[in-house]
Amino acid sequence: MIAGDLPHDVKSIHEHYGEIVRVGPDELSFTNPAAWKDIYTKDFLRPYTHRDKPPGKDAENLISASERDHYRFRKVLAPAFVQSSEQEAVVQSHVNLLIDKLRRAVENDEAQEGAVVDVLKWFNYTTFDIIGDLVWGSSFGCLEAVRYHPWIQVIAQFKTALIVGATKYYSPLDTILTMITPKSAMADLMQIWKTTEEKIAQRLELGPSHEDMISHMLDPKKQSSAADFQMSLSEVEINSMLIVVAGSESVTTVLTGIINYLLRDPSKLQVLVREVRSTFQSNEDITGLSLSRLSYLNAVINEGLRLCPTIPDGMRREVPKGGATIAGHFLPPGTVVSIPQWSSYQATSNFHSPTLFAPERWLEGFAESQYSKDRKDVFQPFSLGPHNCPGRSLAYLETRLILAKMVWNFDLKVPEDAALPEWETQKIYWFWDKQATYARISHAGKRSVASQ
Ligand code: HEM
Repeated sequence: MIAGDLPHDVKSIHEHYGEIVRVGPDELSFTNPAAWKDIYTKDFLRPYTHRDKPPGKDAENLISASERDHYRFRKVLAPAFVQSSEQEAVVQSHVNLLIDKLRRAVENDEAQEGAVVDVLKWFNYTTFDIIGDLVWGSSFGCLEAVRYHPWIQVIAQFKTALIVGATKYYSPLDTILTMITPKSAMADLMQIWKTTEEKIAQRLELGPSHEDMISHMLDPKKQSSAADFQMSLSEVEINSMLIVVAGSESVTTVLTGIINYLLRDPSKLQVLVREVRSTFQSNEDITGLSLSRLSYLNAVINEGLRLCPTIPDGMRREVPKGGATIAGHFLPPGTVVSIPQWSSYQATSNFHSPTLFAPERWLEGFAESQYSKDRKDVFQPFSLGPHNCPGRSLAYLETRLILAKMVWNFDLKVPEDAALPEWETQKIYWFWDKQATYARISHAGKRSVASQ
């Protein structure tokens, strides 16, 4: 994991040895679709070594919590993740700001050939601003300032530890890493906690009536059931931060990956452009509901989630007392099991031409095509069961709006003097180590022709 190769190595092992492989003394990895229900919808817990708390914070978070606390947190948070028109309005405002800023970049280009932009950076600005606004009621202001907020720069260094503590996989290494972490980095992190506490204190002054995710965590009346489902202030702090990190990185990953694949295959980009531009007369017509009906757009997003899974490695769980049967095999208690999404979605046993970017495989009309034997039940990008992703609807809303508005407003192509990163060979340190992804964007041309 430290070299960024572990999920790639596990993929190679699966390619050689099949759907069930041993990846550690007591650890098995599965790419068989049946394993999803057997592992993730049952009472399997995260192994103790994968329940992490970031340095300097003792309150439990969604990842570190016992099942009891986890259940309480999810109960409190559930209403915060219900889609609403207010939530869409917040998302729309930031996506429109992204489009405005990019339009200005195009207009400022003296050569009139369009602007060359790093989409990774712009998507990061947008997703952080959106999630900051939705969780804490105030955006990070990255789009406005056209630069990262210092909070995000420091968090980027610690995001891995925050989400899952992957280095715990090798316990001695974890200790060494803590020892060699520069003092300045720890000081930066402590500063981040301080800024977070201040942000929350400012937010508290607004009171629970201000509609954001924190309002649901603070005000029992907003919670889905009994008032005894509550969170302490320190739990609110750490969990809101975890949601900010989980909800930004993931959406940026899938969007950057999709643009990469579309730029590599302009014929697919053209199909998407035609669908979006022929459906909408203006940027303002583009809404979450209308986009949920666009078949090619949604096929592109599914294919992006398949080829660029935001958690490519296995989400490890432990077989409970008494043992359990997984994909038809009985395993003793204590065995660590997982489905690595990167290996599963690249397996020829699951998908026809798995490395190919083929949105068509998700279209209904293609049921009789070469993709008809794809085992689509292995595709669970948001996981299943009690620890599944609570941000799924929001993730689809953001991804659809950003992608659709990008292709409605701009023509995109690979700049003459820049090469696209090869998505599939990028390092994976729990998350993809995404490289800058440059696109030349210019004002959308020939909307009427595109819509014919
Ligand atoms: C394309 C976007 C996204 C994908 C593919 C994705 C995927 C996932 C997956 C697979 C998990 C399960 C992790 C595990 O079991 O270890 C997860 C958990 C989680 N996700 Fe997402 N996610 C996305 C977007 C979001 C967004 C937008 C938010 C918040 C607004 C979010 C918040 C969370 C949280 C808080 C958890 C931890 C849940 C728990 O442990 O109970 N995610 N996500």
